[in-house]
Amino acid sequence: MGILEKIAEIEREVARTQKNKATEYHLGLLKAKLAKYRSQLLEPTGKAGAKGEGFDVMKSGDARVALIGFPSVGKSTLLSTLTETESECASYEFTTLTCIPGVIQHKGANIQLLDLPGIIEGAAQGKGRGRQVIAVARTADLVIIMCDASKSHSQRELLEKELETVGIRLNQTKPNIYFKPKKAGGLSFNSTLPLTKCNEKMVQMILHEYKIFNCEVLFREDATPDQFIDVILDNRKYLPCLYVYNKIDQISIEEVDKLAREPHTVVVSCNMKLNLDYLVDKVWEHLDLIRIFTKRRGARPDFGEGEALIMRNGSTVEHVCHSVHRTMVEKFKYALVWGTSVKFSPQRVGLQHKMEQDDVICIVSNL
Ligand SMILES: Nc1nc2c(ncn2[C@@H]2O[C@H](COP(=O)(O)OP(=O)(O)OP(=O)(O)O)[C@@H](O)[C@H]2O)c(=O)[nH]1
Ligand SMILES: [K+]
Ligand SMILES: [Mg+2]
Repeated sequence: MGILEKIAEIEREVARTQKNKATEYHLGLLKAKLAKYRSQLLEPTGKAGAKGEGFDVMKSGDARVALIGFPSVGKSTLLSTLTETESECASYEFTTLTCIPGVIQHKGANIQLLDLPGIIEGAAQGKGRGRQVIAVARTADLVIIMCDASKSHSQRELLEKELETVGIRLNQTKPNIYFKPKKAGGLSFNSTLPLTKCNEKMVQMILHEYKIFNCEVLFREDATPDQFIDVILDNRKYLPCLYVYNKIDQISIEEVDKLAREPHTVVVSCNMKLNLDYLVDKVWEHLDLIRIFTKRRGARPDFGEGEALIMRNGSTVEHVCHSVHRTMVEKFKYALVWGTSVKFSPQRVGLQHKMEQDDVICIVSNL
């Protein structure tokens, strides 16, 4: 039996198994098996094209955003509208057959936007160009799931499921579980809080399915068996995701309003250029980037386009030093910071100080 058939069989069994206390462990075991087969599906098979089968597009700029959606939802129209790149748009499905990169310029950052072929149900199993598209999605810093607002709401769930199947976790953080395989000693299981979704017996069963008999496990959050499996497999990709509903010119204002209230969601019309500025703001927000201005002592800060430093939120003065010059940290004396990250502007800070959006920094160094 092929892996796909095994997966289908287990999925059928999960579907017909009633969910209750008595079947809890059986379901947990089935899920562990499912995850095992699915991850085998992702491993390169050695056949031609299995390795690096994504589209070869160089990463460039400060961040990368991948456009995922069914055919003809308007992905190429969005790329052609937001960037200077033209990607062919047409009313027929599968107009786009490769990966087309464009650049969104925003707050001095260059954000690479990737237009991709439409994917269909079963993409994760290799239907259409699904695998290649998903391989690109894994390399992105943000996924945009684009839907046609005038079509069925199930698009969103279907796409989520495709990405979920290949180990991509959207808008989730890595489960806070410590897991360390050992040479001997059996299972040492602990938790820092009461667990309501998983317990030692379940953990042990899942581990046996992966032939792990000696290890240390510490739950630091009330995680589910699925989350524990994610930790064992250790090949999950946690990515932020924005849901973009296009073609709102085709639906009623009530429907637009309803969609717009969903979490992580933006409603737009590419053709009528509605709400696109808001979309770019949301992209920036979900990428969790910050812009920092530098200034020399006694000079005005440089607020010019392209003069800002683009960094990840949470970056410290030390990170700023590194991105200015590699020897900066060694010569660092202190920094003066203006902006929301400090109580007084300017304030003298050290290397560990965390920078915030639009702060200005002047680094004072030993000569
Ligand atoms: N009504 C309406 N139509 C739109 C809008 N945006 C795009 N379209 C139309 O939708 C069709 C498909 O657009 P594309 O940009 O080619 O869609 P795609 O998602 O790139 O399609 P594939 O590359 O085939 O997957 C075209 O006929 C567009 O003119 C919009 O905001 N409103
Ligand atoms: K199209
Ligand atoms: Mg297209």
